[in-house]
Amino acid sequence: MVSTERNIESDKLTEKSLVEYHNICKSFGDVEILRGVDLQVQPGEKVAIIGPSGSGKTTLARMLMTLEKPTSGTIKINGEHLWHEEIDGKLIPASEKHFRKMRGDIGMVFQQYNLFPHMTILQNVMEAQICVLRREKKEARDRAIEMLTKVGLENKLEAYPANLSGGQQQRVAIARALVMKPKIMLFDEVTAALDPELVGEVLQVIREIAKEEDMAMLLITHEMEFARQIADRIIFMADGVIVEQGTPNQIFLHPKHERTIEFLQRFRASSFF
Ligand SMILES: Nc1ncnc2c1ncn2[C@@H]1O[C@H](COP(=O)(O)OP(=O)(O)OP(=O)(O)O)[C@@H](O)[C@H]1O
Repeated sequence: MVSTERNIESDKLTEKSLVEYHNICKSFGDVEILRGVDLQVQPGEKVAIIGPSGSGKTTLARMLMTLEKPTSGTIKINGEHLWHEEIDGKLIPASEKHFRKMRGDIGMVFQQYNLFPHMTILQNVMEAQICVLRREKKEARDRAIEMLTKVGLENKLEAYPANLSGGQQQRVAIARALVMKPKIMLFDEVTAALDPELVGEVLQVIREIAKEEDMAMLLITHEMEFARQIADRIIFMADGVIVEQGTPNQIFLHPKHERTIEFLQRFRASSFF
Protein backbone atom coordinates (compact mmCIF):
# COMPACT_ATOMS: atom_id res chain seq x y z
CA MET A 1 0.00 0.00 0.00
CA VAL A 2 2.68 2.41 1.03
CA SER A 3 4.82 1.56 -1.97
CA THR A 4 1.81 2.04 -4.33
CA GLU A 5 1.19 5.48 -2.88
CA ARG A 6 4.82 6.32 -3.27
CA ASN A 7 4.70 5.20 -6.93
CA ILE A 8 1.66 7.34 -7.63
CA GLU A 9 3.40 10.33 -6.06
CA SER A 10 6.56 9.80 -8.07
CA ASP A 11 4.50 9.30 -11.26
CA LYS A 12 2.92 12.70 -10.64
CA LEU A 13 6.31 14.28 -10.19
CA THR A 14 7.72 12.79 -13.37
CA GLU A 15 4.59 13.38 -15.49
CA LYS A 16 5.55 15.72 -18.30
CA SER A 17 3.66 19.00 -18.30
CA LEU A 18 1.87 19.87 -21.51
CA VAL A 19 2.46 23.58 -20.96
CA GLU A 20 5.14 25.18 -18.80
CA TYR A 21 5.47 28.92 -18.29
CA HIS A 22 8.75 29.66 -16.54
CA ASN A 23 9.44 33.01 -14.87
CA ILE A 24 7.43 34.94 -17.46
CA CYS A 25 7.66 38.73 -17.37
CA LYS A 26 5.97 41.18 -19.69
CA SER A 27 6.16 44.95 -19.85
CA PHE A 28 4.36 47.34 -22.13
CA GLY A 29 6.66 50.37 -22.18
CA ASP A 30 7.54 51.08 -18.57
CA VAL A 31 4.55 49.23 -17.19
CA GLU A 32 5.20 45.74 -15.87
CA ILE A 33 2.15 43.59 -16.57
CA LEU A 34 3.43 40.10 -15.70
CA ARG A 35 6.03 39.71 -12.98
CA GLY A 36 7.59 36.27 -12.95
CA VAL A 37 4.74 33.84 -13.64
CA ASP A 38 5.37 30.09 -13.30
CA LEU A 39 2.51 27.93 -14.47
CA GLN A 40 2.25 24.31 -15.56
CA VAL A 41 -0.73 22.62 -17.18
CA GLN A 42 -0.86 18.82 -17.35
CA PRO A 43 -2.29 16.93 -20.33
CA GLY A 44 -6.07 16.91 -20.07
CA GLU A 45 -6.15 19.26 -17.09
CA LYS A 46 -8.87 21.94 -16.92
CA VAL A 47 -7.49 25.12 -15.40
CA ALA A 48 -9.49 28.31 -14.79
CA ILE A 49 -7.76 31.66 -14.31
CA ILE A 50 -9.69 34.26 -12.34
CA GLY A 51 -8.73 37.67 -11.05
CA PRO A 52 -9.40 41.38 -11.30
CA SER A 53 -9.46 43.22 -14.60
CA GLY A 54 -5.99 44.17 -15.77
CA SER A 55 -4.18 41.49 -13.77
CA GLY A 56 -2.57 40.04 -16.93
CA LYS A 57 -4.75 36.97 -17.61
CA THR A 58 -5.33 37.67 -21.30
CA THR A 59 -1.70 38.61 -21.86
CA LEU A 60 -0.67 35.24 -20.43
CA ALA A 61 -3.04 33.41 -22.80
CA ARG A 62 -2.01 35.48 -25.82
CA MET A 63 1.60 34.42 -25.23
CA LEU A 64 0.59 30.80 -25.71
CA MET A 65 -1.02 31.73 -29.03
CA THR A 66 2.25 33.50 -30.01
CA LEU A 67 0.32 36.76 -30.22
CA GLU A 68 2.28 38.48 -27.44
CA LYS A 69 5.99 38.00 -26.87
CA PRO A 70 7.31 37.59 -23.33
CA THR A 71 9.81 40.26 -22.27
CA SER A 72 11.69 37.49 -20.47
CA GLY A 73 11.13 33.90 -19.38
CA THR A 74 10.32 30.79 -21.39
CA ILE A 75 7.27 28.81 -22.42
CA LYS A 76 7.40 25.15 -23.36
CA ILE A 77 4.75 22.96 -24.96
CA ASN A 78 5.32 19.24 -24.62
CA GLY A 79 8.87 19.98 -23.47
CA GLU A 80 9.67 22.05 -26.56
CA HIS A 81 10.33 25.79 -26.45
CA LEU A 82 7.57 27.91 -27.96
CA TRP A 83 9.28 31.27 -28.40
CA HIS A 84 12.74 29.87 -29.03
CA GLU A 85 14.46 27.19 -31.01
CA GLU A 86 17.29 25.25 -29.53
CA ILE A 87 20.23 25.04 -31.91
CA ASP A 88 23.55 23.52 -30.74
CA GLY A 89 22.39 23.93 -27.14
CA LYS A 90 21.68 27.65 -27.63
CA LEU A 91 18.28 29.30 -27.56
CA ILE A 92 17.57 31.57 -30.49
CA PRO A 93 14.32 33.40 -31.32
CA ALA A 94 11.85 31.08 -33.03
CA SER A 95 11.23 31.25 -36.77
CA GLU A 96 7.77 31.57 -38.31
CA LYS A 97 8.08 27.93 -39.40
CA HIS A 98 8.63 26.87 -35.78
CA PHE A 99 5.61 28.94 -34.65
CA ARG A 100 3.43 27.32 -37.31
CA LYS A 101 4.38 23.85 -36.12
CA MET A 102 3.85 24.69 -32.45
CA ARG A 103 0.50 26.44 -33.02
CA GLY A 104 -0.96 23.14 -34.19
CA ASP A 105 -1.20 22.04 -30.55
CA ILE A 106 -3.12 25.12 -29.44
CA GLY A 107 -6.69 26.26 -30.06
CA MET A 108 -8.23 29.49 -28.87
CA VAL A 109 -11.67 30.99 -28.61
CA PHE A 110 -11.87 34.72 -27.94
CA GLN A 111 -14.62 37.12 -26.96
CA GLN A 112 -14.98 38.04 -30.64
CA TYR A 113 -15.84 35.05 -32.78
CA ASN A 114 -14.24 36.35 -36.04
CA LEU A 115 -16.10 33.99 -38.36
CA PHE A 116 -15.70 34.47 -42.12
CA PRO A 117 -18.89 36.39 -43.02
CA HIS A 118 -18.95 35.25 -46.66
CA MET A 119 -18.80 31.53 -45.78
CA THR A 120 -21.50 29.24 -44.45
CA ILE A 121 -21.16 27.79 -40.97
CA LEU A 122 -20.06 24.47 -42.45
CA GLN A 123 -17.43 26.17 -44.64
CA ASN A 124 -16.17 28.14 -41.66
CA VAL A 125 -15.48 24.92 -39.76
CA MET A 126 -13.97 23.17 -42.81
CA GLU A 127 -11.62 25.95 -43.91
CA ALA A 128 -8.59 25.55 -41.61
CA GLN A 129 -8.82 21.76 -41.75
CA ILE A 130 -8.28 21.93 -45.52
CA CYS A 131 -5.81 24.85 -45.65
CA VAL A 132 -3.74 24.11 -42.55
CA LEU A 133 -4.11 20.38 -41.85
CA ARG A 134 -4.46 19.49 -45.56
CA ARG A 135 -7.39 17.20 -44.83
CA GLU A 136 -9.41 15.91 -47.79
CA LYS A 137 -12.62 17.88 -48.39
CA LYS A 138 -14.84 14.91 -47.53
CA GLU A 139 -13.05 14.22 -44.26
CA ALA A 140 -13.08 17.93 -43.34
CA ARG A 141 -16.82 18.05 -44.07
CA ASP A 142 -17.60 14.92 -42.02
CA ARG A 143 -15.58 16.19 -39.07
CA ALA A 144 -17.14 19.66 -39.30
CA ILE A 145 -20.64 18.19 -39.26
CA GLU A 146 -19.74 15.99 -36.28
CA MET A 147 -18.37 18.98 -34.36
CA LEU A 148 -21.26 21.28 -35.27
CA THR A 149 -23.64 18.56 -34.08
CA LYS A 150 -21.74 18.43 -30.80
CA VAL A 151 -22.33 22.16 -30.25
CA GLY A 152 -26.01 21.82 -31.23
CA LEU A 153 -25.87 23.51 -34.65
CA GLU A 154 -26.57 20.59 -36.97
CA ASN A 155 -29.58 22.49 -38.36
CA LYS A 156 -27.55 25.57 -39.29
CA LEU A 157 -24.89 24.08 -41.56
CA GLU A 158 -25.82 26.19 -44.59
CA ALA A 159 -26.58 29.39 -42.64
CA TYR A 160 -24.27 32.43 -42.75
CA PRO A 161 -22.83 33.99 -39.56
CA ALA A 162 -24.97 37.13 -39.92
CA ASN A 163 -28.10 34.99 -39.56
CA LEU A 164 -27.06 33.45 -36.24
CA SER A 165 -27.34 34.81 -32.71
CA GLY A 166 -24.16 35.77 -30.84
CA GLY A 167 -24.38 32.57 -28.79
CA GLN A 168 -24.70 30.45 -31.93
CA GLN A 169 -21.77 32.24 -33.56
CA GLN A 170 -19.65 31.62 -30.49
CA ARG A 171 -20.58 27.92 -30.64
CA VAL A 172 -19.40 27.85 -34.28
CA ALA A 173 -16.11 29.42 -33.15
CA ILE A 174 -15.77 26.68 -30.53
CA ALA A 175 -16.47 23.95 -33.11
CA ARG A 176 -13.96 25.53 -35.49
CA ALA A 177 -11.22 25.42 -32.84
CA LEU A 178 -12.13 21.93 -31.57
CA VAL A 179 -12.15 20.30 -34.99
CA MET A 180 -8.40 20.98 -35.25
CA LYS A 181 -7.90 18.63 -32.27
CA PRO A 182 -5.54 20.85 -30.30
CA LYS A 183 -3.84 19.48 -27.18
CA ILE A 184 -4.86 22.60 -25.29
CA MET A 185 -7.80 24.94 -25.80
CA LEU A 186 -7.79 28.49 -24.49
CA PHE A 187 -11.10 30.14 -23.73
CA ASP A 188 -10.68 33.84 -23.04
CA GLU A 189 -13.84 35.44 -21.68
CA VAL A 190 -15.88 33.74 -24.35
CA THR A 191 -19.20 35.00 -22.99
CA ALA A 192 -18.16 38.59 -22.25
CA ALA A 193 -19.61 40.02 -25.47
CA LEU A 194 -22.88 38.06 -25.30
CA ASP A 195 -26.31 39.21 -24.20
CA PRO A 196 -26.97 37.72 -20.75
CA GLU A 197 -29.66 35.34 -22.02
CA LEU A 198 -27.17 33.76 -24.46
CA VAL A 199 -24.40 33.10 -21.93
CA GLY A 200 -25.90 29.85 -20.58
CA GLU A 201 -25.96 27.97 -23.90
CA VAL A 202 -22.27 28.70 -24.56
CA LEU A 203 -21.17 27.74 -21.05
CA GLN A 204 -23.19 24.53 -21.33
CA VAL A 205 -21.40 23.59 -24.56
CA ILE A 206 -18.01 24.18 -22.91
CA ARG A 207 -19.05 22.14 -19.86
CA GLU A 208 -19.96 19.20 -22.13
CA ILE A 209 -16.71 19.46 -24.06
CA ALA A 210 -14.75 19.53 -20.82
CA LYS A 211 -16.48 16.30 -19.74
CA GLU A 212 -16.09 14.49 -23.07
CA GLU A 213 -12.78 15.65 -24.52
CA ASP A 214 -9.42 14.76 -23.07
CA MET A 215 -7.68 17.93 -24.25
CA ALA A 216 -6.35 20.37 -21.66
CA MET A 217 -8.24 23.64 -21.19
CA LEU A 218 -7.16 27.02 -19.93
CA LEU A 219 -10.22 29.14 -19.21
CA ILE A 220 -10.09 32.82 -18.37
CA THR A 221 -13.42 33.74 -16.90
CA HIS A 222 -15.37 36.07 -14.67
CA GLU A 223 -18.09 33.38 -14.36
CA MET A 224 -17.16 32.00 -10.93
CA GLU A 225 -19.83 29.32 -10.71
CA PHE A 226 -18.82 28.04 -14.14
CA ALA A 227 -15.13 27.99 -13.10
CA ARG A 228 -16.06 26.08 -9.94
CA GLN A 229 -17.98 23.43 -11.89
CA ILE A 230 -15.58 22.90 -14.72
CA ALA A 231 -12.02 23.31 -13.42
CA ASP A 232 -9.67 20.82 -11.79
CA ARG A 233 -7.63 23.79 -10.60
CA ILE A 234 -8.31 27.48 -10.07
CA ILE A 235 -5.60 30.09 -10.39
CA PHE A 236 -6.14 33.50 -8.85
CA MET A 237 -4.05 36.26 -10.47
CA ALA A 238 -3.62 39.85 -9.37
CA ASP A 239 -1.13 42.55 -10.35
CA GLY A 240 0.77 40.30 -12.73
CA VAL A 241 1.45 37.39 -10.37
CA ILE A 242 -0.25 34.15 -9.38
CA VAL A 243 -1.40 34.93 -5.86
CA GLU A 244 -2.96 31.59 -5.02
CA GLN A 245 -4.01 28.36 -6.67
CA GLY A 246 -5.79 25.20 -5.66
CA THR A 247 -8.87 23.07 -6.19
CA PRO A 248 -12.19 24.91 -6.62
CA ASN A 249 -13.08 24.06 -3.02
CA GLN A 250 -9.78 25.38 -1.70
CA ILE A 251 -10.06 28.67 -3.58
CA PHE A 252 -13.79 29.36 -3.32
CA LEU A 253 -14.46 27.94 0.16
CA HIS A 254 -11.11 28.30 1.93
CA PRO A 255 -9.07 31.03 0.23
CA LYS A 256 -5.91 31.81 2.18
CA HIS A 257 -4.62 35.08 0.80
CA GLU A 258 -6.09 38.46 1.66
CA ARG A 259 -6.25 39.44 -2.05
CA THR A 260 -8.22 36.31 -2.96
CA ILE A 261 -10.64 36.77 -0.06
CA GLU A 262 -11.20 40.42 -0.96
CA PHE A 263 -11.73 39.62 -4.66
CA LEU A 264 -14.26 36.87 -3.93
CA GLN A 265 -16.09 39.02 -1.38
CA ARG A 266 -16.39 41.87 -3.88
CA PHE A 267 -17.51 39.40 -6.49
CA ARG A 268 -20.20 37.89 -4.23
CA ALA A 269 -21.44 41.34 -3.26
CA SER A 270 -21.97 42.21 -6.93
CA SER A 271 -23.58 38.95 -8.07
CA PHE A 272 -25.72 36.04 -6.99
CA PHE A 273 -22.67 33.78 -6.56
N1 LIG B 1 -0.75 45.81 -26.32
C1 LIG B 1 -0.81 46.46 -25.15
N2 LIG B 1 -0.20 47.66 -24.95
C2 LIG B 1 -0.24 48.29 -23.78
N3 LIG B 1 -0.85 47.81 -22.68
C3 LIG B 1 -1.47 46.63 -22.79
C4 LIG B 1 -1.48 45.88 -24.02
N4 LIG B 1 -2.18 44.73 -23.81
C5 LIG B 1 -2.58 44.76 -22.52
N5 LIG B 1 -2.17 45.88 -21.91
C6 LIG B 1 -2.38 46.25 -20.52
O1 LIG B 1 -1.93 45.16 -19.73
C7 LIG B 1 -2.76 45.02 -18.58
C8 LIG B 1 -3.18 43.59 -18.46
O2 LIG B 1 -4.13 43.33 -19.50
P1 LIG B 1 -4.84 41.92 -19.67
O3 LIG B 1 -5.82 42.08 -20.78
O4 LIG B 1 -3.81 40.87 -19.78
O5 LIG B 1 -5.58 41.79 -18.27
P2 LIG B 1 -6.79 40.83 -17.86
O6 LIG B 1 -6.47 40.32 -16.51
O7 LIG B 1 -7.03 39.83 -18.93
O8 LIG B 1 -8.00 41.83 -17.79
P3 LIG B 1 -9.57 41.62 -18.14
O9 LIG B 1 -10.11 40.70 -17.08
O10 LIG B 1 -10.13 43.01 -18.05
O11 LIG B 1 -9.63 41.05 -19.53
C9 LIG B 1 -3.88 46.02 -18.71
O12 LIG B 1 -3.57 47.15 -17.91
C10 LIG B 1 -3.86 46.37 -20.18
O13 LIG B 1 -4.31 47.68 -20.38
